Amino acid sequence: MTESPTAPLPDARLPAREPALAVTDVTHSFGSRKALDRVSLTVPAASFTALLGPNGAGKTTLFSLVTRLYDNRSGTIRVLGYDVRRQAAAALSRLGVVFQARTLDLELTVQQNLLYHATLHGMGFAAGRRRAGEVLEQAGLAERARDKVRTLSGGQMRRVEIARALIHRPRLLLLDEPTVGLDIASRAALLAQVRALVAEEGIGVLWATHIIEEILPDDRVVVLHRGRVRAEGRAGEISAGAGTLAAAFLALVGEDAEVPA
Ligand SMILES: Nc1ncnc2c1ncn2[C@@H]1O[C@H](COP(=O)(O)OP(=O)(O)OP(=O)(O)O)[C@@H](O)[C@H]1O
Repeated sequence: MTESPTAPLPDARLPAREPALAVTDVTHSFGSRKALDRVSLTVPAASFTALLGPNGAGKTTLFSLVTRLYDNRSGTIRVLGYDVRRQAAAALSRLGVVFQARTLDLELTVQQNLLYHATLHGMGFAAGRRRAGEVLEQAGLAERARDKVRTLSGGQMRRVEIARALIHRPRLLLLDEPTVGLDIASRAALLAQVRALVAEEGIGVLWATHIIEEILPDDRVVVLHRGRVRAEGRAGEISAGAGTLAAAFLALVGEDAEVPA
């Protein structure tokens, strides 16, 4: 196979330790309000990294910068080594995102929603159908392919959104508070689906949340508060001094914390 000298390197030829996401020194303001203040963080490949922060911490703003909804005017953001500003197409083709607001078309079938997305990514119809079948199988929803999205539960819709975000085989998956409004069983199913992607496919995941119970001791955690990174490391390490992650989080963010009872 030949390759033009200017073509981006396939992922297999990038250095093995290239993180899925590397954010360095990023500041973003809305008028005089700094939503992010010199933020640096890393999501290693094959990691589940929780972005833990109370309301208003800056999580959605960070996602908007990584996905180029906003332009990052300071610092750098790299996806698999590709700069989202200077190499936007290469970077964006390697990331999948599930935003906080639901974005499925309720009147289309599950499969039609996925095929539409596959087309946006330049996949042909047959390849799109094949890939839609694969990601739905992975999500445990293959038998719902021909059902209208309207007939699914909230948890199933979220799982379809994750399947859709994976259609173009991204190596970084961003999820902005994906479990909001879901019951405990649906939340557990969603977490299991995403953790399997990390373990089996080596995808780097950035999971924004304010729900501490979703985080396991071995997960990486970035604590964001009022636009600043307050801690970054293994959950077990961050909680070590305080006893529990909830106590450590409270100590870091004070009265703004929303720790569930
Ligand atoms: N479009 C905007 N215009 C002005 N201020 C904004 C805008 N978007 C966010 N902000 C402010 O920036 C800060 C960070 O908001 P952001 O939505 O990123 O936080 P968050 O951690 O995602 O919170 P939540 O959990 O409530 O979604 C907040 O103070 C917010 O009020």
